[in-house]
Amino acid sequence: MWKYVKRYLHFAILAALFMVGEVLMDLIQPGLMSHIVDDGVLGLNNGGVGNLNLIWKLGIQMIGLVLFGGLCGSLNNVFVHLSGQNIGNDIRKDSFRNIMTFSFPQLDKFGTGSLVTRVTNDITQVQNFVSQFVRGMIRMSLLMFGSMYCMFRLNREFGLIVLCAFPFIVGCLAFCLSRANPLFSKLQAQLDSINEIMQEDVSGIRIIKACVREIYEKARFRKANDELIKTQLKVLVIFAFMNPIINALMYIVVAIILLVGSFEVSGGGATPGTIMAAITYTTQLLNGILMLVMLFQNISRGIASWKRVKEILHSKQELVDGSLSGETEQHGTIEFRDVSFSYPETGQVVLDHINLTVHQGETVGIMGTTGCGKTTLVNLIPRFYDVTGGAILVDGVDVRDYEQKALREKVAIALQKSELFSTSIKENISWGSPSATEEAVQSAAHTAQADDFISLTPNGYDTIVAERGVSLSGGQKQRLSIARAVLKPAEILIFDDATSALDLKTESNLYKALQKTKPESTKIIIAQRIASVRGADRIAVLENGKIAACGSHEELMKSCATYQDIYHSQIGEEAENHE
Ligand SMILES: Nc1ncnc2c1ncn2[C@@H]1O[C@H](COP(=O)(O)OP(=O)(O)OP(=O)(O)O)[C@@H](O)[C@H]1O
Repeated sequence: MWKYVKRYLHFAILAALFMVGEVLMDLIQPGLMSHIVDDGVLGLNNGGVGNLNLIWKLGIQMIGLVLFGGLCGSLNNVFVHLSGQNIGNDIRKDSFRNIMTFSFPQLDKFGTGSLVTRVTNDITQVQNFVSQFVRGMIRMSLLMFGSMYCMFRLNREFGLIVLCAFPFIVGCLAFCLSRANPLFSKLQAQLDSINEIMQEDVSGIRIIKACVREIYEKARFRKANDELIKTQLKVLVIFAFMNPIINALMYIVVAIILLVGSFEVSGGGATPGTIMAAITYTTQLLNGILMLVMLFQNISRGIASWKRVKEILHSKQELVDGSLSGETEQHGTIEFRDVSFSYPETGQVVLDHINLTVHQGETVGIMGTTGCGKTTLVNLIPRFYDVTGGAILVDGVDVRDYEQKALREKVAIALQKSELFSTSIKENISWGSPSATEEAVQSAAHTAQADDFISLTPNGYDTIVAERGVSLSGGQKQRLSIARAVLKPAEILIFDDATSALDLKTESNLYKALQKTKPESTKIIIAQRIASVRGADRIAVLENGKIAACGSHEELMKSCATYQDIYHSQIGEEAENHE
């Protein structure tokens, strides 16, 4: 935290100085008031004759002090916010930057909802914590200790009375905070859950409606929300009980001062003005304590949030960059050398000693039952995950020896679930190649069989795609994603079930166009449909984490029972007879 605070320490120091000014004005006021009452109104030092001139003089002084105190307070606020907001802003930017370097296992571990809560709500809590600390803590401490000092100067007995009340007040505070503190971490975790549900439900609203799951989802959200409110109420109840207790203590102290003061006035040891000033100081002091309670609430919550933000900031980049950033001798070869993989959370072996070499310019299809590890296999090429056994070599070099940027520049991926951004069609296509010319974008769209539908949209390539591409059909979205991958000048092109929403004719035209425009690229095509991979040079059939067979369509039809089964289930006896 200090790293961030020290960048804006000058604002914090200025804030503190103005705060000193504001508090000094607050502390001088009761003394002046006492002077006005004793000498101006009662004339205690003038045989009981009041002094109107003195009242005017001191009154004007008091107004001046109030105005000066107000100015100091306003400037203090400005600098408090300058420090708090800037610190929050820097933490948010650093958190986001760090999240961008996270490996997929790290992203899986945090979860999207939690990352969103941490970067938004948690950092706002930290920001409040800094502002409250700079403004509140300094103000309250100065006011409390200043009032105490002034009380002792005014009247030693009054000072001692207030001092005696202190241990009770501090004890009450400590008890309540020890109860409330664990609840703050719980509150933030519950906010994570709410964000998680919100995200899932808003992005999956169509499915929810289609499956008529609204009632279930409403109940799920209500439960998460109720739990949050329950915790929040517990915190509020703790503080709700604490406030009257501290208030009661405050009035007991005031009553004792009045009692002792009345004896002292009759014995000549104190004046009515002194008692008035003592009560004002006591009220200031105890009000300070009450505000401190509220402050502690925010500060405790800020500390709990800071711990969660720190987990993001201190998470080390798990994928260590290699040193290779330059050219390689080969262009587009991939070798899976005895590759094994299991996901860290489950430990289940998804890929088991895979050996496969894909040559430059070759098209390799990957087939297999759903969940057999096809996506996992290709995710290892650009190092979305690291192998847990063996090695993957791209152009003869272990992927771990590349700088990630250099490696990922070699690979273009189109996914089944197309990720589109709320910007123009043109920018969506050129997302991975921002410097691409208009012609190149159009040519990529042409290859992806997307130009026909793009020309029918209201503004052609400048048409804005709605959030997550909801304004487009599944097949249109897939074609834009494919155009994006095609446009990227990458040596390896991966289609992860990226044509599943296309009709067979469009798909076939796409592959023909692709072969024509990018004959030199190595292509890996994951598909469920035999028709999608039939034209590939080789097809690898994945089964139980292993490659069960690998060969051309014709070879597999002769030698691989699994492939034959898939073929028969898709093409059917009848189609086969037509051939
Ligand atoms: N992030 C993850 N964490 C843990 N397990 C995962 C993760 N992603 C996938 N898996 C598991 O790994 C296995 C392989 O998943 P993968 O997505 O690679 O299969 P797939 O063959 O591509 O499936 P599909 O054809 O349905 O897309 C599955 O059992 C899946 O549950």
